[in-house]
Amino acid sequence: MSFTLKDLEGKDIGRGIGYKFREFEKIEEGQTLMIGGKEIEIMGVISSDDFNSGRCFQLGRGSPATPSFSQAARKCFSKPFKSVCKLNSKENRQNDFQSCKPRHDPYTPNSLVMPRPDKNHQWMFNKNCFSLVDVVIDPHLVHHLRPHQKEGIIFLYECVMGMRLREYCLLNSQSYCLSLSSVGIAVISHRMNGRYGAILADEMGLGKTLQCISLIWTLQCQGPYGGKPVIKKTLIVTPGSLVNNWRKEFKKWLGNERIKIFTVDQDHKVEEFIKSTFYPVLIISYEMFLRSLDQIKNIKFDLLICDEGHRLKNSTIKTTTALISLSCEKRVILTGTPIQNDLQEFFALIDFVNPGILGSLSSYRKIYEEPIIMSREPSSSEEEKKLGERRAAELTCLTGLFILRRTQEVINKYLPPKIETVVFCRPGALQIELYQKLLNSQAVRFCLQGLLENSAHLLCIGALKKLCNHPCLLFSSVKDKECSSTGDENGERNLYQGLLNVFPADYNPLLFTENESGKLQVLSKLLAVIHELRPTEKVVLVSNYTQTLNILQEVCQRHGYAYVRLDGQTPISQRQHIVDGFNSKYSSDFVFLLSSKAGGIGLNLIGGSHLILYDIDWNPATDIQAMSRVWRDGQKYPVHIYRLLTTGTIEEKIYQRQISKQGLSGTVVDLTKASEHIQFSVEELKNLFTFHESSHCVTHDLLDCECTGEIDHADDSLEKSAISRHCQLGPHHQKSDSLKPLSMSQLKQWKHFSGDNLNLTDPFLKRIRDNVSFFFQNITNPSTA
Ligand SMILES: Nc1ncnc2c1ncn2[C@@H]1O[C@H](COP(=O)(O)OP(=O)(O)OP(=O)(O)O)[C@@H](O)[C@H]1O
Ligand SMILES: [Mg+2]
Repeated sequence: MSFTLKDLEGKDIGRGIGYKFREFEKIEEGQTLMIGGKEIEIMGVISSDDFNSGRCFQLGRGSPATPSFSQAARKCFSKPFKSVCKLNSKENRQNDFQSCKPRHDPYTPNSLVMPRPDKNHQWMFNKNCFSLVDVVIDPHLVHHLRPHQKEGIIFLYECVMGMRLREYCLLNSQSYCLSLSSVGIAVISHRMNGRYGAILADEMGLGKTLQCISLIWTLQCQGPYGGKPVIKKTLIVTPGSLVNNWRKEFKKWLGNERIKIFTVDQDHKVEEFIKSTFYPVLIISYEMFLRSLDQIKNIKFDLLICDEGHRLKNSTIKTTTALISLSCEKRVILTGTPIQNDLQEFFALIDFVNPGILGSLSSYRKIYEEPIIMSREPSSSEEEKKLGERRAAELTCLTGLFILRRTQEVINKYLPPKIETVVFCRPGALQIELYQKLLNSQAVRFCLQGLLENSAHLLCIGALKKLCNHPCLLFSSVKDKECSSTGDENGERNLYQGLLNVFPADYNPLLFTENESGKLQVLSKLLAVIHELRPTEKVVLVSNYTQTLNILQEVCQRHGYAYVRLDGQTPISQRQHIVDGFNSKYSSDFVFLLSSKAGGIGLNLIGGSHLILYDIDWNPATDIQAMSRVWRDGQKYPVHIYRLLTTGTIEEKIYQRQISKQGLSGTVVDLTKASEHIQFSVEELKNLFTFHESSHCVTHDLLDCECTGEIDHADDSLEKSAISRHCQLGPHHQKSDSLKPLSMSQLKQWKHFSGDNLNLTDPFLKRIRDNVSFFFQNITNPSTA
């Protein structure tokens, strides 16, 4: 028989072999034995469930309990409620709650009352025995709140009040009572006490801002003990482009009079906030926060909210360390991006909101990360699989107490239908010729033989993507290279060689034509038909490249469409103004040109009801995030989303990668992973660098669907349910997480048809069909039409 001795951080600290089974048959408390040269005293027996879940290690996490704390905690458990205001009988409780009046009536119908603190909470936090008062959300807000938002507010309230983790601790302490001394129990409660953090990870557009505003406004004016406000000052840190959005949301939900908020910008510095006693809320961008850290450090904030907080997943970056250095304990991260994909980043976010709750990074690795990763290896044993699953379940259970994520489905019923169409555009003649030339270049051939250095394939991919957007973009790169005499540029020379000859001799990229690019032709027709048939509706046009946006802008100019533009260069101070202008029903803007990566995160562009994704990103999250800008609360019209892809080219491959298993490994995706980090095998590169000139749609070819795309459609009007598909080969419609990337099998259930389909009735698709080889279409929420 053998033994492994582990410390409370999960590390192996000794091994012993050759023991006799009967020596351990009756192991009991107080017994001593030697393992790995260490004398061990048995303090208690841990159940296999507690070991497998990893819960037994939670005892040892964090800093050791200080003597004074242990005493306090022991006292807490031995004489729990002695100093608590008398709350034993029901009447007393009622009376106590009534002796100090709540700010709003908790007994009116539809009132939203926060959970009352239990006796332990009172013992810890109501030392002065103030009377207990119901905390009631302002009816002015409740009136607007969706059901999921009400739940979200209660969740946030419980977290920042330190109620949720205490409950967990108390529940679990019961089982530990059997095996551990009271000091042990004190340690757990110590670890769970003093944690006031939360992560609100609702999908995009679910109104995380309103939930936080409700929380702030409530804690600012109320509290359960004597009605004393729980917080005085709140700090909201957010990406620059959203600072003014926060201000607007405060105004939208609370008006100008209830609460004064201070937003930091060029003209309003942190000093002003410090000098004034007027403002309980400070809103600042991450960049400005870093710059003003010295001043901000001196302010005592009681609540910290980090919007789009997935950026804090790296605990070594400056912003994270600076935020950690603030003494504020009540910390809330808001993020619409899934966060569980990378266990280390997950740790960083958890450790930010509830420092130490998972112990040190090294113990976290031992207890959770290693077993979980190990269990996912194909070669893992049954036992390893089981242990990994149990540890993962326990991690989810513990962190689930302070992470809340709801999916888009909870607000679907308030939203209009969404008609999403993937449009496979035939490339133009010049594009085809250039595409083949690029694939035959020395650079691509070297890449496929693995002969070029690491990043050479990125250059080739970049050139192909540019070409798909418009040949003039490639022309400009080739020309630029020709003019610059410097550099290694070997790769580039090998790639661009002979390309100029393919362009007409007098080619001028500034005078580009639309029919040189399949996608641009489709775009131009699409804009025209929307303008004609839906003159009051507007379009959000998205690209990830500034140069491409320049072309799209030029198209707007040529056709006389009024447009606005927001990209990485747009000064932060102007961004909200541009967004408001576009969303206003009085604006005459027809197109919103958006660089999604550079400035789109978190924006509300509900003024637009058509969204066209002109190019595709490796990371599905980037595209999903862009598509979520228009289909959100407040949208009045049915939403049309068009994704343009060039048939047979690398764009299709990227799309396939987005929806294939490979792209989905780990099931969640991360907005910040750039394509530079994607590794390709030679096999994959071969696939990427193949041009399927004669295919109508390579993606459809891959689905093993037997239809030719030309089947007679009985009816493909928008009202028709998404379930009525024409090549229904896959499993029946699956209920899906609407913001997760599609899988191949889900795509198969989308309605699909070729551009030659004779029964095409959709007026928008009809107009572009000549340039389109294939369509995939899906309608979400058809019933609300
Ligand atoms: N209860 C509600 N009734 C009407 N509109 C609402 C409600 N809640 C939120 N909204 C509106 O919905 C839009 C989206 O809200 P918000 O910007 O807070 O989303 P989010 O969850 O932060 O999304 P993202 O992750 O994209 O930032 C806003 O225009 C907001 O005013
Ligand atoms: Mg937001």
